[in-house]
Amino acid sequence: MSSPLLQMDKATIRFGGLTAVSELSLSIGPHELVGLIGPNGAGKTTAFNLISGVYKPTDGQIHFNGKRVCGLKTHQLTNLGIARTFQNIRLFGSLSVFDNVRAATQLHRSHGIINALWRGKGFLHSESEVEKEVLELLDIFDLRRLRDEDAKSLPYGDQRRLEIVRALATRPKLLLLDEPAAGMNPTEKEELMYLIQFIKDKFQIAILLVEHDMKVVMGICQKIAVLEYGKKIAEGTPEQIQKDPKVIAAYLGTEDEGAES
Ligand SMILES: Nc1ncnc2c1ncn2[C@@H]1O[C@H](COP(=O)(O)OP(=O)(O)OP(=O)(O)O)[C@@H](O)[C@H]1O
Repeated sequence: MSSPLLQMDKATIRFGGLTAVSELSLSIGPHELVGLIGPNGAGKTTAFNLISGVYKPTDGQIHFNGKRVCGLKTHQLTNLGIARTFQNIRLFGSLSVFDNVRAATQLHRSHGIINALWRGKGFLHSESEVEKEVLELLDIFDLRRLRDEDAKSLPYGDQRRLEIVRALATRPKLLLLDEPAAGMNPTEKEELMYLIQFIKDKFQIAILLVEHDMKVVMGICQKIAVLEYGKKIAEGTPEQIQKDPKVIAAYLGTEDEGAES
């Protein structure tokens, strides 16, 4: 079995008296699609914030690709290969679709400031490579036709897809998707399920998915971890999770939209 890409060992974070994530251990393989679920306030987004460097764990360890990454800044983690989308879409609304993706593509390229100022051969070559790369990505996600539109003018589903494309443009090894199905209609959700699996296979990456929609999570994840009050209460295949009494109790005990399908 290959070694994990992401390894969280008893990662914990406290905010004052509140332990938002408590001793969370989770491993994700290089091409695994893992779901992270739990009722509202269970600590899912906080776990994402730990993995993506927004917060540093109070206790515990996080390793990525064999390297200890606790305390690294978000941009350092992006360079190492961790990319994410947000629960509330965070595109550059006034920039075009093309420029949103281009900005992210630049993160994994560096042509040097002197070369850029002089617009030297290497820079121009690199610029045309960037354009090619951006257009290829837009093509894959059927967004090229919208390349000059402002991101904020796009229909909601396209904005969500653009956010995923922008994250992919940083060439991640691990993609964190925070509630990508939120606000989508059933047809868009079906398309999203296909898209997430397609991305995993096409780009050969690992994906960690936080999602309230059980049909989406159960339909595509290979493994699911369940949080309640910051603690992992279960981990297993979708079949195991659906039958787990602790998970059933966690969801029945709330009025969470976990019952949504
Ligand atoms: N920066 C912070 N300061 C204080 N408390 C925080 C902070 N971030 C998160 N929390 C608290 O940590 C707990 C977990 O929040 P989190 O947003 O991670 O839950 P969640 O599972 O993502 O919820 P939801 O499904 O509603 O998005 C909540 O009680 C929240 O209020």
